[in-house]
Amino acid sequence: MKIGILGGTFNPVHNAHLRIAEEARDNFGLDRVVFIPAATPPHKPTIGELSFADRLAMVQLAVADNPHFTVSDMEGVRGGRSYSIDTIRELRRLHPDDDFYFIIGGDSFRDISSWREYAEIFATCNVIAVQRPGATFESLAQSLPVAIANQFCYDEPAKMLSHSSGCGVFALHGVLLDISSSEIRALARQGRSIRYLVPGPVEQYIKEHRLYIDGR
Ligand SMILES: Nc1ncnc2c1ncn2[C@@H]1O[C@H](COP(=O)(O)OP(=O)(O)OP(=O)(O)O)[C@@H](O)[C@H]1O
Ligand SMILES: O=C(O)c1ccc[n+]([C@@H]2O[C@H](COP(=O)([O-])O)[C@@H](O)[C@H]2O)c1
Repeated sequence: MKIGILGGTFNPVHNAHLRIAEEARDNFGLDRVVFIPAATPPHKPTIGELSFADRLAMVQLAVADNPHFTVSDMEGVRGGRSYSIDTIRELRRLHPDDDFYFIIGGDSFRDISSWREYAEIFATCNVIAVQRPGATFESLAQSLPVAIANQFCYDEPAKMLSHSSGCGVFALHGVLLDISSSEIRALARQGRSIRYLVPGPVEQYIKEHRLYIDGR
């Protein structure tokens, strides 16, 4: 099976998250995409007051109507900082026969050299880098961390970078959606509409639990 992994803080999950997961599934023939909320995102250790349980619940609501999407609470169960390499290793150990595709937005892809054991991520997992407004990239090769660029060669027909381990790095040029969780939090805090930026059940959850407006 080909499994996509979409990690995120998901504070809250929004329609661009769902769309990039769907485009990755469609373009790369993935059997399913697993959304993995970070318990403690390494670069956002103080994400505020919103609990892992609330973020997880919203992701569960967001994917409920899509049989190709699932949610894992493994980073909450593991505890501590949510390093992606630990998650990838755990998934590979649990499902040794599956092929994993780590889906990552352009902003995170640009910063990946600051991630824990980032070189190991490219050596153990396929990576799908997704264009994002404000963080688009022209060339996949030039966006790679310089320190590991020599471990790849460009496969022109397949339009991908191939790692010496056999894993690949792919670019996904989908529809650019300028949606972010921070903008949604800002709107919700001001009592403004977030309709159509998040799925209906997520909008409902945010309203019912008074998320973001009561300092939560
Ligand atoms: N609009 C978007 N287009 C493409 N990728 C996105 C988009 N929004 C988020 N992503 C990607 O989804 C993953 C999880 O994102 P995250 O949960 O941090 O949401 P965010 O909108 O970036 O949050 P915040 O605004 O709080 O920083 C990251 O890899 C991020 O790059
Ligand atoms: O492993 C790391 O060092 C690392 C550093 C920053 C972010 N990540 C992961 O990248 C995903 C998106 O993170 P963020 O902070 O943009 O929401 C989420 O799954 C994080 O756990 C991972």
